[in-house]
Amino acid sequence: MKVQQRSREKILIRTKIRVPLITSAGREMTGEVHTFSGLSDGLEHLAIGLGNYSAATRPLVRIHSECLTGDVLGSARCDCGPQLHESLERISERGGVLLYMRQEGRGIGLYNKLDAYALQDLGYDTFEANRQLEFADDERDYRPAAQMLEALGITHVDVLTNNPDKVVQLRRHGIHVYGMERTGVFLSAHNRRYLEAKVRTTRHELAVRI
Ligand SMILES: Nc1nc2c(ncn2[C@@H]2O[C@H](COP(=O)(O)OP(=O)(O)OP(=O)(O)O)[C@@H](O)[C@H]2O)c(=O)[nH]1
Ligand SMILES: [Zn+2]
Repeated sequence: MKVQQRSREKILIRTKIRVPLITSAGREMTGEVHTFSGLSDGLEHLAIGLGNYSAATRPLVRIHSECLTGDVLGSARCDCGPQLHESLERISERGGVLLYMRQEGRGIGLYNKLDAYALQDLGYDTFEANRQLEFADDERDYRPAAQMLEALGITHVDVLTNNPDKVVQLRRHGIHVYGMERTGVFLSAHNRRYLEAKVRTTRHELAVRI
């Protein structure tokens, strides 16, 4: 596999602040929230260090793509909200980093995602809807995720995901990924078609059959 040329520009940690967090299950923890300068796409991504993340031998890392409807409003059309809270808990136990990526709608933005939802209500699946709007199935580039990890001095990780593309891209950008740990499967009547489409089209690997 080709490892891409490292960028010459230096990624710097701009600010680090401690934030008390409480998950939906009531677990309390402290997150060290980092901001950066110099990230390749210029977006305001965050790295949230949890547990003993800087000393962990195999830090657990999740790349979590922003989902306002799921993360903030609790929408059940997707599984993002429960995945976010599960990730905070699992990462804080082991020590690791949650990378909160400003890649709403798999990178197409919030309004376009809501247009895609409207198309899904007409019968298209999540990927067909993207194509109807002339976007790729998935527009996300995880180079800034690798850049944030490097800036934190974290280069060897386990990745918490069901999405093999996250592992492929992190490796391409110079991060050593020991392995992939599956997230829970948060299936409901509302998100079944969405999860089935991900398994069918982008080879998401769920821990249970759906
Ligand atoms: N374009 C589009 N984006 C969606 C849709 N549903 C959720 N998303 C976005 O998809 C992103 C979350 O990605 P997921 O596919 O759930 O997860 P993943 O990152 O691919 O894989 P995991 O690590 O296994 O969770 C968020 O940015 C959501 O806003 C949809 O129907 N259309
Ligand atoms: Zn979501």
